[in-house]
Amino acid sequence: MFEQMDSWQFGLVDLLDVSVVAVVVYFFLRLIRGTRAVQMLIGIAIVALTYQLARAFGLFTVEWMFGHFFSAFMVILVVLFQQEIRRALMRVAANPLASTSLATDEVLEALVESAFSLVHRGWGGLIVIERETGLRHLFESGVELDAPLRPDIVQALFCPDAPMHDGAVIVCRDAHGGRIVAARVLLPLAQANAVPGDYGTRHRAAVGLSEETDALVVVVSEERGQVHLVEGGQIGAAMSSLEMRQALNMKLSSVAAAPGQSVGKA
Ligand SMILES: Nc1ncnc2c1ncn2[C@@H]1O[C@H](COP(=O)(O)OP(=O)(O)OP(=O)(O)O)[C@@H](O)[C@H]1O
Repeated sequence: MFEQMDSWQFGLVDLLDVSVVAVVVYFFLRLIRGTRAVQMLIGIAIVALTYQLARAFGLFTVEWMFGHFFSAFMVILVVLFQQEIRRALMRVAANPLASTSLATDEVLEALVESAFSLVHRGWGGLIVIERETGLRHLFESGVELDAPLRPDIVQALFCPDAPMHDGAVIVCRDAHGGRIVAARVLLPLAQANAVPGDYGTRHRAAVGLSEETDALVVVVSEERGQVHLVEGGQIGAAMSSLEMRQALNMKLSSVAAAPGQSVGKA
């Protein structure tokens, strides 16, 4: 087959080859930008440079030591970057045809009203808005539901006396807008150092999920009486109801940001 290819066809194949690599490198760098993976990558680059210098100067023991390090390189890479690899695969597996638009007036209103009604009552809450990445696997840790997204239902779920007030509520899109599909759901926790020290586990759980998926998380802080949006592993600034409505409108009508990437403060 290759003998029949003209030189211009080879040129096209090379171009395709280089383009695919460029796209993969671009998405990888976008994925790890601002994460601890950048430091690990720098560490690996320093080790690789030391190895090359040891070879060039004939430092046998150093070369032997680093040579063994690199022989297990693939395993080390997978262990170091397991979180980034998981995120990347989730992005690849996400359904690009799925509409991300949950930004109907009713849904925006219900989310804003729900969050601020919790603030007014001095209650905490965690509302996860599913986007392209499916969250069904999380339902097992909680209770599957099928309820309309309404402030009174959200209040009933997060009322401190209610049996299901712990954990998160998950909201999905459906033909009529948004529905609550699970409650009392446990989210994966982010590393303690990924969240400022004055935030507790509710915020860590929001950051943890948003690092792994493209979900948008509304956190209502019981202690501070504030509402924050968490996306791409970043906690946005505390918001007023108007700011929350505008931020939700923007984030839910546009294509979701890559997990692990800040899309600016809410
Ligand atoms: N892994 C988790 N997934 C979902 N929710 C969680 C998880 N861990 C803790 N929570 C929720 O967070 C609540 C405790 O929040 P905590 O006070 O520690 O956090 P916080 O970030 O300081 O929030 P707040 O400002 O509301 O006090 C728990 O009652 C529970 O509802």
